[in-house]
Amino acid sequence: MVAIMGASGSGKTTLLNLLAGRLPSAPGVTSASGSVRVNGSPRDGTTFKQLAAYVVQDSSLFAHLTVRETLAFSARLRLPPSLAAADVDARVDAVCAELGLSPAVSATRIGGPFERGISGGERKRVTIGVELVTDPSLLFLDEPTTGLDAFNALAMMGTLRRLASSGRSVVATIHQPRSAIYAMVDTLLLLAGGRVAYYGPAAGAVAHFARLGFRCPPRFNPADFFIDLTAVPSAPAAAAAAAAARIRHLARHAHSSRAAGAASAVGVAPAEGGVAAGGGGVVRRPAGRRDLRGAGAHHLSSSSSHSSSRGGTPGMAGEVDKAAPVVAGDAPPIAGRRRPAWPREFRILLGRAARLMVRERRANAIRAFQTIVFATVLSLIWLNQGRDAGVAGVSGILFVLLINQSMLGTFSVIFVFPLERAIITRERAAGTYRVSAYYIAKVLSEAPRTLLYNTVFSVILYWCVGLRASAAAFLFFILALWTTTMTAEALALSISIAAPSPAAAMALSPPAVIVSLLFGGFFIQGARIPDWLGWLRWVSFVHYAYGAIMHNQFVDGVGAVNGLSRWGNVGALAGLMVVFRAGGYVALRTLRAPSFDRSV
Ligand SMILES: Nc1ncnc2c1ncn2[C@@H]1O[C@H](COP(=O)(O)OP(=O)(O)OP(=O)(O)O)[C@@H](O)[C@H]1O
Repeated sequence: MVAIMGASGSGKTTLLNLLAGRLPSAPGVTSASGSVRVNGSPRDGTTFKQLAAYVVQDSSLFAHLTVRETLAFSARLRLPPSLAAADVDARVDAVCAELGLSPAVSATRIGGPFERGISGGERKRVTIGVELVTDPSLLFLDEPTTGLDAFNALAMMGTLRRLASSGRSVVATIHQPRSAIYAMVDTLLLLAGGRVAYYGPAAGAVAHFARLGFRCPPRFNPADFFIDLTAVPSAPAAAAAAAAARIRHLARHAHSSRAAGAASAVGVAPAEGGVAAGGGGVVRRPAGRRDLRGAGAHHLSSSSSHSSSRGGTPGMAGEVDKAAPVVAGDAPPIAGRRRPAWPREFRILLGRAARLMVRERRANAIRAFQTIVFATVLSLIWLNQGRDAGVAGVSGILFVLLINQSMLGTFSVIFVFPLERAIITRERAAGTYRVSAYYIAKVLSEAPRTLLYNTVFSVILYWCVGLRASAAAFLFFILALWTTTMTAEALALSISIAAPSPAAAMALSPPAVIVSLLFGGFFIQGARIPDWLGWLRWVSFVHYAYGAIMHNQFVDGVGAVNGLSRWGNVGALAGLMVVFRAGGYVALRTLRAPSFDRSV
């Protein structure tokens, strides 16, 4: 168990990301150089992905799935498809047991800001569990204890300690560990201003710094002492300069502990002061450990540097380490771990999306309420007007219906998708599935629900208002409203994906819909639109929707919106929906693709 510690801004997360292959690429802003070796060989992306897991700090999970379901979906998506369902279940049970998630907790929904669920500590465990289902032998964690109270932080570290003792290598950045936590750590990697200030057995660090002239006061938490030692105050200037000089001094003498780092990694009892001889860096897993993949060995070593032109902390030299093994563990490249085929991935994701949709009781109830109340109120306002109001009156009614459906479709996406976006970002970074399988599953799973709402809406409204009395016209009306709502959803989803933030998506979506409404054919008649804006009519989905339901109502072509038939209009509307969907997919593939610095 390796703890990466250091004051805020010392480069802990950067080093962890670099080792894990998850350093966000920012060309021109940051650059990394050097090499990361696994078992002495250059890191191979594919093998490394199967070997190592990365647990992100923020635990975004689906609120409506239970703990067990969350782990099971992750397992089914990531484990070889050849594995029997019972084995997948066994794997999930094993992960729950390893993480101390009791059966009662496993059966509880995760919960979120609006639903009660599991505790913060349990959430963190589930986030680890999601990665642990593949049985990685190398686990990277970014601040696993942050946000937990002292008791839960200790319990979390106890869990990580157990994972390490069972033969996994655990590398975690840790903020402010209490002394009981510090005592659990095997190897300390202390960073100061982007440099290594100490790398060796945690137990030898106090003696090492004492030899350099920095004594940890008796009965003082060594972890606190190290942070104080390596922190650079921003003011006053004299203190900052003194700290920078101290860090240079520590970094110059840090190498003496490196051999000991290797020694601790191979399980040699660390020598006092961290000057033990050692090299190599291979730890055998204790015999008998359940392993899906058989036997083998690896270790990871790093020699890399990272520099930042964003300023960073004073004194950062970019020198991190030279060829000292950082972690050791026993993990074979996973023989035969193939990802599920596309159809299987799609089925699993469709199942997940459908389950989530049914579980969103509150959102479903609100939408059902909205649908029924709107349909009833509008029916009362326009009772029988379909028969009496004439073309002008009825066209107004039809257009208001389209405004209603477009707005509902838009808002049902822009308030909900941001929560999901964080989850899929995490899942994609871990290579959990193909984006196309996710996207198509999501889109298809939503269609029946939208159809249901539109049917209920139409059943109430169509006959009360007295629109054209024909079963075929009624069914076409439902089809047109359904396609309209789905197209609005498609537009809003593409915007939500392409927008840099949820706030931006919320700002951009209503104008996009309003422009579609303005050019929908009711407010501005075709002839009055200036030529240079005329094309907007053809990308306005409302234009086709309006054309479709007007044609459906007035068979004789009265009030025709464009030259297309009702089926032509619905077809064009569906075409536009496909274009919006494709746009969302492309944005997801390009703008939202996780991109990591692969230069080391
Ligand atoms: N070796 C390095 N050389 C130059 N710049 C670095 C180096 N390591 C990190 N940095 C830069 O220093 C800044 C802080 O790094 P990072 O976020 O990794 O620190 P941290 O210790 O994780 O901080 P915190 O504890 O506050 O999360 C970043 O801008 C990063 O790009």
